Amino acid sequence: MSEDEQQENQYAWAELPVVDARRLELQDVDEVVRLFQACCEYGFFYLNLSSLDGSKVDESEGRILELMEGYFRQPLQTKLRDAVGSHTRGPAGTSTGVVEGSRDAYEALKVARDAVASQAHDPGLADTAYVQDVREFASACDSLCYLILARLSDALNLEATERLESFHRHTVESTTFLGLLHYPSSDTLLNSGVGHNKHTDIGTLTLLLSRTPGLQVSTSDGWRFVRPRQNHMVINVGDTVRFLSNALLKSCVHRVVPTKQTATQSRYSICYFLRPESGVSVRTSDGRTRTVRQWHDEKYEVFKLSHDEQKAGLVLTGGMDSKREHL
Ligand SMILES: O=C(O)CCC(=O)C(=O)O
Ligand SMILES: [Fe+2]
Repeated sequence: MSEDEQQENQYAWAELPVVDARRLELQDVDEVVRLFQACCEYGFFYLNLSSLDGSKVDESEGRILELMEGYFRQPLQTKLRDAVGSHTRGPAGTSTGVVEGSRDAYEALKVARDAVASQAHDPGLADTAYVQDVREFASACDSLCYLILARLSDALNLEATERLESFHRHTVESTTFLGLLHYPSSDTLLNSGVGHNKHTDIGTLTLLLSRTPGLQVSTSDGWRFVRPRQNHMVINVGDTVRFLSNALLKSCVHRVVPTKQTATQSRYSICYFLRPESGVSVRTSDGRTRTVRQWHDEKYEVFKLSHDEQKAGLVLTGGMDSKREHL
């Protein structure tokens, strides 16, 4: 067996639906149904970008990866200067890892959409030649999110102020951000951090690009790896849009695990997290009314707790118990 085949055999891949971005733009009815079903049944799908005219996402991916390699290579002390609170950016080990008792093993550089819009000083990016690439990339991801929101609103027959877009106005404060994540190779780890513990995402939609396997989704057959595909982003539905849709849309439990490949190589993932306006009220799965910001803050606190403390509640998995947390 060749080395490539051996690599390939270590992964049990998830079968996820594929939705075509260009057809969504064209309001193709079958594609809208495919999107809606993907969000109701899986909460996880591929978005095929290959027929999209002038998508900046693929073009900029290489530049963003270059930026990440350079940024994360810096000494920890330098990166910590940019760590202005765990909600904004930070070092590895702030949340739980995938192995019981472990902390996570990834560090993050986060670029808030609101900061980009107000041209705010951004410590992590100020000195780099990549500011424009990051802005263009984030803006392309943002447009894709609004395309998906619009088609989901169509599928849900939502009108005017009920439409999902109207909970996501650009002029109103939100915690939407571009997250640049680095999982250092296990052989370089100085602490005992392991991957990224299981969770559902806090917000509306997460768009993800990574060339390296490691992300897994929870399925009825157990954990399955999400296969990186060229010209495709991986999209998942977050908690607050599930709450806004009365649980019609599904947020799916996922995690990141170390692999043979990441034993010796860093893993980079580029994630765009679309969140609703912070002041929007949602009814959580356990019947409480919370603003989007309160749910966000509560969940970030839970990410930091120990595994035992996390198990005492259902916030980590968006209110879903272990029977309902898989595809
Ligand atoms: O790094 C990844 O592939 C996934 C990251 C993730 O799930 C998250 O940050 O919410
Ligand atoms: Fe996630």
